[in-house]
This record gives sequence, C-alpha cells and structure tokens, in this order.
Amino acid sequence: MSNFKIIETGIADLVIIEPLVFEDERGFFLESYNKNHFEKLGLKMEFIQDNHSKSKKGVLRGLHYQSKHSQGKLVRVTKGAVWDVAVDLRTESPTFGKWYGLELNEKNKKMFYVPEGFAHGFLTLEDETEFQYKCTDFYYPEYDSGIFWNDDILKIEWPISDYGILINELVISDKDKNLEKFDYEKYYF
Ligand SMILES: Cc1cn([C@H]2C[C@H](O)[C@@H](COP(=O)(O)OP(=O)(O)O[C@H]3O[C@@H](C)C(=O)[C@@H](O)[C@H]3O)O2)c(=O)[nH]c1=O
Repeated sequence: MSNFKIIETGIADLVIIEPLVFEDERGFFLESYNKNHFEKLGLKMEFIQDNHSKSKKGVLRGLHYQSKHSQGKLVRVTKGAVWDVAVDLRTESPTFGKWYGLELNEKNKKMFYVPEGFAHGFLTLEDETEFQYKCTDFYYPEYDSGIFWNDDILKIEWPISDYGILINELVISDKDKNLEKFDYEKYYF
C-alpha cells in the first residue's frame, strides 16, 4: 500500500504524483513526500533544498534549468493554481525537445516530478498562488540558465487566454524576458 499514485507522462522519468488525501471534519492530511514510499515506486532521489514562491495571477516564471548542478524538482501548489511545464533537455533522450504541461492546484493536490536535465516553468492562474518544491541540488546563480517561455521551436501551448489572461499583461521578470532560444544543436545534458 502506497500513499502515492504515479501517473506516467510519456516522457521517461517525468511523472505526476497523486498523494493519498485523508479528509475528515477537521480538513485534510496528506504526505507530500515519503522517502520509503517514493523508493518503492522507483523514485530514488535525495532532496537538499526546499523553495516556496508566491505570485499573483498571470505571472510566468521560467523556463529555467541549471547548466551544471541540474536540479530535480518535486513541485506542487499549496494555494491557488498554476499551469506547469517541463521540457526534456536530455540530448540523448528520444523525447529531447518535447514538453509536457498540466494544471497543479490546491484542489487536485497533484505533484509533478521534474527530473534533472529538464527546463521548468509555470504560469499562475489565480492570485496569491503559492508554489512549493523540493530540489535535488542547491541553487547556483552562476549556472542559472533558461529558455524563452514562448520559444518558436518548443511551441508550448500556454493556456493564457483560457484563463482570461491577456498576453501583453503577463508578468515576467526581465531575466526571463531575455532568455535564449531552444537549440537542437546545443548539448544541454
Ligand atoms: C531559485 C532561487 C532564487 N534565489 C534568489 C535569486 C533572486 O534574487 C530571487 C528570485 O529568483 P528567480 O527570479 O530566479 O526566481 P524564480 O523565477 O521563481 O525561479 C524559479 O523558477 C521556477 C520556474 C523554477 O523552476 C525554479 O527552479 C527557479 O528557477 O531569489 C535564491 O536565493 N535561491 C534560489 O534557489
């Protein structure tokens, strides 16, 4: 018996994790990580940094990766909602350059494991969205890298208008507005 259910995405190692939610008259309880249960499901990783960000609706963060010290990230939303995206940057992977996206929100309580060798980003769909994640490596600003969110080759289908967000009202950091294009010839990982 596991407290977690794994859903495959079609991209190797990139999985959706549904925690078992125990509800009662007080509210709910869930395990957001359990080393033993994860290992029994084939998810062997060691987390060494936890992060938490809060964003208003229409914020787009990403697509980020570290060129060295690549981070695996176990991501989830504890308040609000995001549309979360991972891009396979593993040069030898049959799905190199492919992306997968899904909604993570406080109701569905889904988690997403984005392994090392991927770029990651998200769009917030509600105000006051809180995003929390565990990482398998530390943050190294000198290796902080990324790919432009609206890259012509990746063609990520961000559900911007579906949520009544106007493209020219997206809130994106200056750093993220100036990220590189995706390059099939580049060796990422
Ligand atoms: C990511 C990070 C940032 N910082 C600092 C640097 C900067 O001054 C401030 C904000 O950083 P950023 O603008 O890079 O934050 P943000 O855009 O939220 O970065 C995050 O985006 C998502 C999509 C990811 O996948 C994460 O791994 C991370 O890259 O926080 C840390 O001190 N440690 C960290 O681990």
